[in-house]
Amino acid sequence: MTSIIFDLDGTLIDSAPDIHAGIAKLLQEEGLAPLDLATVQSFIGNGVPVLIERVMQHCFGSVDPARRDSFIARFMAHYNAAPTALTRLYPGVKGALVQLQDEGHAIGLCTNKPAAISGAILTGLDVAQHFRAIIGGDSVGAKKPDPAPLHAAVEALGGGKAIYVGDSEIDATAAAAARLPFLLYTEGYRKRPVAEIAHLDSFADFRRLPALVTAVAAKAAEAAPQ
Ligand SMILES: O=C(O)COP(=O)(O)O
Ligand SMILES: [Mg+2]
Repeated sequence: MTSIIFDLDGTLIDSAPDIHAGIAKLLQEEGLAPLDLATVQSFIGNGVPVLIERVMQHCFGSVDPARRDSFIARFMAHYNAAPTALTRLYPGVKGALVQLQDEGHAIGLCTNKPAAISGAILTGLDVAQHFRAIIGGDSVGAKKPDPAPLHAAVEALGGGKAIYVGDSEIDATAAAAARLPFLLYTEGYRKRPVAEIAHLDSFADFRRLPALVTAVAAKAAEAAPQ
């Protein structure tokens, strides 16, 4: 048994369209035109406060600390009202989760998104039943690339061997800091070429993931026989 810990945005789900829509509603309240989807997608990955700071920097050329918290709260209200209106699981995710669970692996989530809305999204997309632990950006007082959220996820899943699966530079850095093998999903929101992101292996199709997990687990068992 290995614990398989997943990132959320850009890994299990393509959430950028709903995040884009929430930002558009916020900007509309400010009398501003929406940003394009690619711009908003490039702002995702470090959690909601950083997302909003990037939007403010982009739109106003600076981050006004007096308005930041209100922007965060208003965006979250818009986003939380319809977090799965446009959001979809990437192809093959559901099948991979079912297979990994059937093979006896414990499955967890480690995202920089707030934990409560992350759980609601997993429920809305009918995959929450596969997850034994959810660690969000507000769960442990630190966000990825700090390794603390990954340590918390490993612990919540029983503290044994674990693998992290994510889509971004932030995930790769967090996994390295937590000393976890990292599998990179290449079709998410990474900013750099795959070759420039540290990873043990990569995949573009979730149907390949269970076999990759088996290979990584076998190698780990060889390296450290028990
Ligand atoms: O930036 C966010 O809020 C979440 O992003 P993540 O699920 O990729 O960690
Ligand atoms: Mg991600």
